[in-house]
Amino acid sequence: MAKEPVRVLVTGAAGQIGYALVPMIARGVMLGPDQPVILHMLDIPPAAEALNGVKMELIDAAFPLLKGVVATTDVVEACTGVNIAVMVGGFPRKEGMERKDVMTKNVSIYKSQASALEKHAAANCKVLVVANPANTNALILKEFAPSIPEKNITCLTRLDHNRALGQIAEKLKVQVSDVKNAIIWGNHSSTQYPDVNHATACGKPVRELVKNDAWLNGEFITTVQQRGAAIIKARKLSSALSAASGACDHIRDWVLGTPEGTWVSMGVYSDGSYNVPAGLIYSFPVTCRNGEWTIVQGLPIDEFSRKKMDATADELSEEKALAYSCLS
Ligand SMILES: NC(=O)C1=CN([C@@H]2O[C@H](COP(=O)(O)OP(=O)(O)OC[C@H]3O[C@@H](n4cnc5c(N)ncnc54)[C@H](O)[C@@H]3O)[C@@H](O)[C@H]2O)C=CC1
Ligand SMILES: O=C([O-])CC(=O)C(=O)O
Repeated sequence: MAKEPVRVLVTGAAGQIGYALVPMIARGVMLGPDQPVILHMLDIPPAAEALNGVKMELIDAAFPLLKGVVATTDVVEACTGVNIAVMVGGFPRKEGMERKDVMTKNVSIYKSQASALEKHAAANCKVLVVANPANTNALILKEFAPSIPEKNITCLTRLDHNRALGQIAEKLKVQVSDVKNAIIWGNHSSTQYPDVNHATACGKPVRELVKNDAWLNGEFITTVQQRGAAIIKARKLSSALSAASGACDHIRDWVLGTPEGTWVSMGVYSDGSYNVPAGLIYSFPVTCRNGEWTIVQGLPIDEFSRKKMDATADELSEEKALAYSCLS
């Protein structure tokens, strides 16, 4: 028997990432090839015409799984009944800007959209925040949607995770699908800590295969940390294709589960695991089963990692304080 359609909200749907993401969702990349979807697309009034153009293209693409499209500039209409919300809308970082520069603009957007989701989304709606500053936007959304369980509010660090896998695959000249269990700790920013101490390639420890700790502790980390800025420099636009793909990976694994023996990185509400301050949205290694994520516990953390995990936590605490100051 055919499944009931799942309603998926994409905010900022007329933007770069939105344009790459909505066809992936309509093709089943996010929720599977047998899961019908109804797309809810939100953007702001100046983008209404472009948003309608995206709707026209979705109709023209004749996706068999796409059972309906709501394209609107009304946040209540956009949020009503949605089971999954991918929050891409916001003010993007431009070349030369730090994420903090875009904080003030985004805090007020996430506060108001939190209220709309809380009142109008389906019970148990899962939320993924993509727009930067992603961790702190997710935290604001959590604060202003207190009836949405905190486990349901996450942010995207899967793109960074995939970037780390990609760099290791390139270095070792292996297939990216043979590289597993990298970790992105912390903020989706240049302080994030891409950690391969527990990662494997073709079943063997990455550190043993790479045999170059200087590269792994230096250039590898900075390349992953700076990849978003490098793409913006090259394209003059953000990494829409890979961000859309990462967003699909994030939701797919959350809903359908992570493969046995594999973990992924997700920005989730910290419970104090690994001595990360509780009350931040921080990227951890997680496994997913039955639509729930669980932080992987008990990984040994060396001194080098500890310092980097603390530095990115400190930045998130500062962002949290800055976000709250923008609210008052
Ligand atoms: N977490 C991650 O891995 C990544 C995050 N990003 C972030 O994703 C966001 C989107 O990036 P792009 O698509 O390249 O930007 P974009 O500027 O092309 O699209 C953003 C869209 O959001 C819309 N928008 C603005 N305010 C809105 C509101 N209040 N409600 C609904 N829509 C609104 C804009 O009209 C625009 O269509 C940016 O914040 C960017 O920094 C980008 C790449 C990776
Ligand atoms: O740096 C940016 O603003 C875009 C981004 O988040 C990324 O590509 O990781």
